[in-house]
Amino acid sequence: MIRPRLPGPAKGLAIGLFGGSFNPAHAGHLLVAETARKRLSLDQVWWIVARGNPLKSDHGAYAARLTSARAIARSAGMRVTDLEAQLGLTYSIDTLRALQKAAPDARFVWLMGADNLAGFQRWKDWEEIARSVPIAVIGRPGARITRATAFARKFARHRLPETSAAALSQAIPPAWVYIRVRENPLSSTALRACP
Ligand SMILES: Nc1ncnc2c1ncn2[C@@H]1O[C@H](COP(=O)(O)OP(=O)(O)OP(=O)(O)O)[C@@H](O)[C@H]1O
Ligand SMILES: O=C(O)c1ccc[n+]([C@@H]2O[C@H](COP(=O)([O-])O)[C@@H](O)[C@H]2O)c1
Repeated sequence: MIRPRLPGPAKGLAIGLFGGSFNPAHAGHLLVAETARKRLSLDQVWWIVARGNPLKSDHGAYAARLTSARAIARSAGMRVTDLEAQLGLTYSIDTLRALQKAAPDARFVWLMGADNLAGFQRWKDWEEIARSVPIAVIGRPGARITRATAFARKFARHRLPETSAAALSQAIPPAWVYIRVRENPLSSTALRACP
C-alpha cells in the first residue's frame, strides 16, 4: 500500500477524523469539528475530503470540494486532507485502516453528524469500524438517536455519558458518545440549491 501524506504530525496526538463530501463545506461542518475538538479535548481534527461517498451518486468535483473545505476549516487545530484521493480509497473502513497503519501512535476518534449515524449500518463493515475506533456523534436538526438506530441498539452498553467526552480518545473501542450542541440547520444540499 502507498504511504499516505498525512496532514500533520500524529504521534501521541488525539485526532478527530472528520470524513465528509463537503459539497460544499459550511458552518455546520465547522460546528461539528470545533465542538469535537473542544469537548473531546482533541489536538487536531483532520477533515478527510471523501473521494466519493459510496451511498451517494452525485459527488461534485473533488478539487472544488477540497478548496471549499480548506476555506471553512481555518480555525485552530483544523487540517484538511486529500488522503482518500491519494490512496484511491472510498470506504471509511479502508481509510481508517490506512491511517492506523501510517500513524499507529495516534489516538484517532471518528466524528460524524447524527444523521450519518442513523444510516451507519449501511456502511461497509460498520461494526468493524465501531470496534476499531471510538466514535463521537454531534447533534444535527432532525436526527435523533433512539433505540431504532441500529448502531445505538447494537452498541448501547458502550455509550459513554456526555460528561466523559474528554476521555473518549483514550477509551478502548467500541466506545461512543453523543454530544448535544446548539444545532445548526445548514446543509450542502441547501447551499447547492442557492442560485
Ligand atoms: N448542520 C450540520 N450539523 C451537524 N452535522 C453536520 C451538519 N452538516 C453536515 N454534518 C455532518 O458532517 C459530515 C459531512 O456531511 P456532508 O458533507 O455530507 O454535508 P451535508 O450538509 O450533510 O451534505 P448534503 O446535504 O449534500 O447531504 C456528516 O457526518 C454530517 O452528518
Ligand atoms: O464506508 C462506507 O461504506 C461509507 C458510506 C457512507 C459514507 N461514508 C463516509 O461518511 C463520510 C460522510 O459522508 P457524507 O457524504 O455524508 O459527507 C465520508 O467520509 C464518507 O466517505 C462511508
